[in-house]
Amino acid sequence: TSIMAVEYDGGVIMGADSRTTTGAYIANRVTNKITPIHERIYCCRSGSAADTQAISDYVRYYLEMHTSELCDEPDVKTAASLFQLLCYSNKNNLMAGIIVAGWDKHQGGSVYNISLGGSMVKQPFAIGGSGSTYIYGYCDSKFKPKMTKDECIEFVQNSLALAMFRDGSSGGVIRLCIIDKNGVERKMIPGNNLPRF
Ligand SMILES: C#CCCCC(=O)N[C@@H](Cc1ccccc1)C(=O)N[C@@H](CC(C)C)B(O)O
Repeated sequence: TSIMAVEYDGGVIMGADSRTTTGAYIANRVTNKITPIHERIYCCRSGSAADTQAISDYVRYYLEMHTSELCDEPDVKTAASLFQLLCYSNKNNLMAGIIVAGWDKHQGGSVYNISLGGSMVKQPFAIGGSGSTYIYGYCDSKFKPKMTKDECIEFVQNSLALAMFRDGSSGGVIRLCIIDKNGVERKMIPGNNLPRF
C-alpha cells in the first residue's frame, strides 16, 4: 500500500493506491482504501485489510454515538483519537497504519497519522504503507507550506505514482479524495507504466 494525505488552506487531499495482496498475488486491483468515517472525515488504510476494516467500522460506530450526543458535527481530532485508542490498546493483535484526515469547523483541514504502534501525530502531510518508504526524500523535498489545492493534488498524485512504480505491494489506480467545507469530491487516475510528469 501507498497512502498519503496533505492539508491545504481550506481542506485536505487524500490519496491511495488500489492494490490488495496475499503474498505476490493481487487479491484486489481496484481496492478502495480511502474509507468514510463521517460526512467530511475519511481515513486511508494500510496493513491488514481485515484489521483496518474492523477498526474503521468501530470508529464509525463510536463517532456516530458521539455525534448524536454532541448534537454537532464531530472534529477530525476526535476521530483520530478514537483510532488511536483502538490501535494503541490492541497493538499486539493488530497490523494497521492509518491516516485520518478531513475538514471540521474548528481547524478546517487537518491530517493525523496513526502509526503501527498506536501513536497519533498531527502533521501538515502524512505518507504511509509499504510504498511510502520509497518517497520520503521526494516528499520532503517537494513539500512547501501554503500550497494551493491544485498544487496539493499534483503533489499527492506524483508522490503516489512514484511509490506505486517501485513498491510491488502498491499499484492499480490512484484514488483521490478532496475534502473541504463544501463537501467531498472523489477522483480516480488510471495507472500507467512509468511515472511521467
Ligand atoms: C484477501 C486476503 C487476505 C489478506 C489481505 C490483506 O490484508 N493484504 C494486505 C497485506 C497483508 C498485510 C498483513 C497480513 C497479510 C497481508 C494488503 O494488501 N494491505 C494493503 C492495505 C489494505 C487495507 C488493503 B497495503 O498495506 O499493502
